[in-house]
Amino acid sequence: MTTDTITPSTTGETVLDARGVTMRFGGLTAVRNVDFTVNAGEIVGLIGPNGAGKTTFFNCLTGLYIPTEGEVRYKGNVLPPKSFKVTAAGIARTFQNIRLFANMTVLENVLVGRHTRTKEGFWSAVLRLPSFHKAEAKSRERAMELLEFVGLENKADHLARNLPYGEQRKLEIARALASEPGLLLLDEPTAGMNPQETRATEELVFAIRDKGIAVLVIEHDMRFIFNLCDRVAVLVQGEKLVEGDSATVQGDERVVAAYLGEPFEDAPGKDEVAEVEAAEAHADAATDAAPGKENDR
Ligand SMILES: Nc1ncnc2c1ncn2[C@@H]1O[C@H](COP(=O)(O)OP(=O)(O)OP(=O)(O)O)[C@@H](O)[C@H]1O
Repeated sequence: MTTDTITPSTTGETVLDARGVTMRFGGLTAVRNVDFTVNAGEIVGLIGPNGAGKTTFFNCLTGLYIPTEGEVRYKGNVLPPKSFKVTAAGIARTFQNIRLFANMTVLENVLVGRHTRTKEGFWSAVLRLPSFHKAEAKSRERAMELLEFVGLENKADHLARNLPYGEQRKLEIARALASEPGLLLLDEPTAGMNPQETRATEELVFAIRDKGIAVLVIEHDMRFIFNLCDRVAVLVQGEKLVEGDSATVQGDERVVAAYLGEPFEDAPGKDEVAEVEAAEAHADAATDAAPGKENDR
């Protein structure tokens, strides 16, 4: 991983401040009166059952939707109602359904993500002025740094569509980082990943936070969320039900009830624990009985 130009924000400063956000689609209220903050240096999780309103809330934070009621501020300023302006202001995001330019290379995808940070004008590009070449070289250098940061530097020339799924998700993150955000929103970043890829994504998110970028993440993988997040908020039927650290949220019976009383995904229940212990005891007995084992003692 390389050093880069992102300047860490002061820890504790409120980066995102959403107040009373409500989003209605006709008669359906998908998000209802949600207050939500993310502070500098934080990784915050947003969880909730399917259809709880998580993605709708993300869309309200990124200018894709204009909330029916409420206000969203980024570093004190009310967000403009256009997604490219929100990105320029400092909020970047990835999508639940990967949205890459499939027929462009990995490097080109990251370069596209830099457009809000490139000041060179139309004529400069058309006339290929020296200032354009200089800006282009700088953008490439930064894009390569970001590819190295996410571990894709050796795939810069590959077409995005040829990357395995887990790497496409990493590329989406690199592209989002290319806009030099102060806040990164990740919508189900580990969907479809195997446990190793999920673990690597966890490390990547920590590394992003360590660069001074606050992170807000939606995930269904509870182990990922509770390992990663300083704070977790639970949305149920569009309303914020509970917010707190991982232990508080995991122990809250309203949260368990909202997930239909099921133990959290990946949290082993009593039966599972007993099954694993029995299997281990069986394996130990088999090892002890193995020929030559007595000579090992
Ligand atoms: N553009 C839209 N028009 C109408 N209804 C919508 C729209 N977008 C979302 N909804 C509805 O709003 C509710 C919340 O959906 P949303 O996708 O935000 O939930 P979610 O928590 O992200 O779910 P999941 O975990 O399954 O992705 C759902 O009932 C959904 O059908």
